Amino acid sequence: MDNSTLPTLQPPTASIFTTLLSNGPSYLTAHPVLLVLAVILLLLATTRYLSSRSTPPRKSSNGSPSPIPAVSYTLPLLGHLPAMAYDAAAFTRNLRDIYRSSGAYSLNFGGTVHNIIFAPALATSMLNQPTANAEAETVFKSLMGRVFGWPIVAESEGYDAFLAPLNALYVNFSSKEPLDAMVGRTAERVRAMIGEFVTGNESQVDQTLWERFANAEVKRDAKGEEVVEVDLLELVRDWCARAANASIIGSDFVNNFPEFWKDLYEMDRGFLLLATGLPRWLPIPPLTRAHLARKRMLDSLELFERAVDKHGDGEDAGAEWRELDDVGPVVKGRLELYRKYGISMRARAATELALMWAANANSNSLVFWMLERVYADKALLALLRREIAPYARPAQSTSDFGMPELPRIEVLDVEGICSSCPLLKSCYIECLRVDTASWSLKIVKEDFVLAPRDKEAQRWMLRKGEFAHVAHDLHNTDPNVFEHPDVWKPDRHVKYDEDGKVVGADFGSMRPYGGGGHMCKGRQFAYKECMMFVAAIIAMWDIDPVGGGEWKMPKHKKATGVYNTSSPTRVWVKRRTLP
Ligand code: HEM
Repeated sequence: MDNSTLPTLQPPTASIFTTLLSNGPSYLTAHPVLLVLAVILLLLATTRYLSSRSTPPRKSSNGSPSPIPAVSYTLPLLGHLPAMAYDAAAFTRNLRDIYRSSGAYSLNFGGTVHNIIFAPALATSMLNQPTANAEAETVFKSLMGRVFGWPIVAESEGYDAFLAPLNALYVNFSSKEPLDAMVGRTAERVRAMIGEFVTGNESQVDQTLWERFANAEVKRDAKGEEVVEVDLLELVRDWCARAANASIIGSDFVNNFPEFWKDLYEMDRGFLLLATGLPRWLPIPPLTRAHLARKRMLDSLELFERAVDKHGDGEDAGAEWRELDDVGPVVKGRLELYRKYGISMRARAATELALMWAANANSNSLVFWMLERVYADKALLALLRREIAPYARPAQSTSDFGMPELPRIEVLDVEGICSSCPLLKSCYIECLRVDTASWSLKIVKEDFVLAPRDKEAQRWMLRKGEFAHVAHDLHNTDPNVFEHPDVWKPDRHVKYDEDGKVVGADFGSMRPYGGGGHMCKGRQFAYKECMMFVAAIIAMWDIDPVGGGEWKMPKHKKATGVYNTSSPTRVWVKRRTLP
């Protein structure tokens, strides 16, 4: 090779680093900006070095417990908070793939250690820890005060004392008789309300409340047929709330406070801000709105509590409280406890608010996602309509004397829908897998060893003062467990016997309702209401994108459990033409 073609090597020119090295402190003091930069870089590098030094080996060789592997971070004080704030889902899922063999990893939020657990065996062990090792009560108590407005300081002891008997009342959400009664009453309301899912009334005065909240407008489609354009999320959430909540808090409350659920969703949007305990006067609009919404709801609930109290004494609670006997057994049973433990009216109202939030925040949004997924796929819609036909049957319309008849549902058999519609059940489970991101949180009270049942498996040491999160969504979106986890697959959870016959649909290893002592108390009711609501709506109504064309799936927005969305959700609804 001709050496003349090779580039000649030049001695390096003096760079900023060589200058820094040779002149060090005097150069930096003469350039304060560079000094600040150098200090910041040094701080970041030190933080990174120290936090990665605390990362133990992935698995100890002798199987003895070691701390859950810590993820290194660069920003002192903040730790992983910026990464979580930027895109928690992508950040935590990426780490799941890196730490898969450990089944857990630990993050640093503002100096506190948060263990994120996703392997099912570890999750089960964590959720079933005795409260002496790890508990959620402290977190729940703080949420009761900060989010739901319980007067924690003034009534701390009352709260602690009545918690156990209060929780015991939840048996009424799962025992057969009271659960059947709740489901039966809800089904009755669905029958009464499904014909007015949309009315087609142009004037707001004649529209239903859920239509008004959903900004219903009458339009014409390409064929010139009348359709009702609505915001589907608002319509569905409000309709579901009114159908289901009377069986929990009674029909008087539902009728007397029509704006309550609008406020509930306003508070839900500010839930995480309220949970931080930030004061009301801070100029953060979602926080201010959440505070105001909560105040209105607590005021309404306090009126309800006073009426129930009077009614409990056999007194007349007023003309608007004539149906208090139909309040559900959980709320009804609380009166005796409130009196026994001297709980104030404000605290009673906060307790009811927490229940109303739990009963609405997740299930109504889940119905919305189920409808979005089902109406997006017309072939699936047809299959589901065939599956539910014996159990959710619209009445054939007869137009006597040329008068248009209100749409009616002739058969609504909730037991049939829940036990004989595996494809619909699989859609429900698939939405809980894809459209839900709940975490169960506990605080570690004593050092303990987190050990899965398998004696050979690695055991982990958790230390007093650390936090433990069972991140159900990390398991639900794990490509090693669910093929193409980002794809919503309607029949994914349908189960077959050896002859290929469908035998049902089940959760498998998913735990969307949490587990252990704090597992969702309303899960049986949630399942039945979601199944009946979706069956009734698809049996009776057609839903299409505004202007026809492609269905656009709304984007997920982080909430506490089932995802919310900020995407537009306007659609055209019209009465289904029966075959
Ligand atoms: C799709 C609907 C629902 C989902 C996904 C859901 C999910 C959950 C989750 C993840 C928890 C926390 C579990 C834990 O910390 O491990 C929870 C707690 C709870 N849920 Fe639900 N839930 C739903 C519907 C309902 C309904 C309809 C009710 C009431 C009728 C309800 C009442 C409760 C209550 C009272 C708790 C607190 C349990 C406790 O701390 O002991 N939930 N729910």
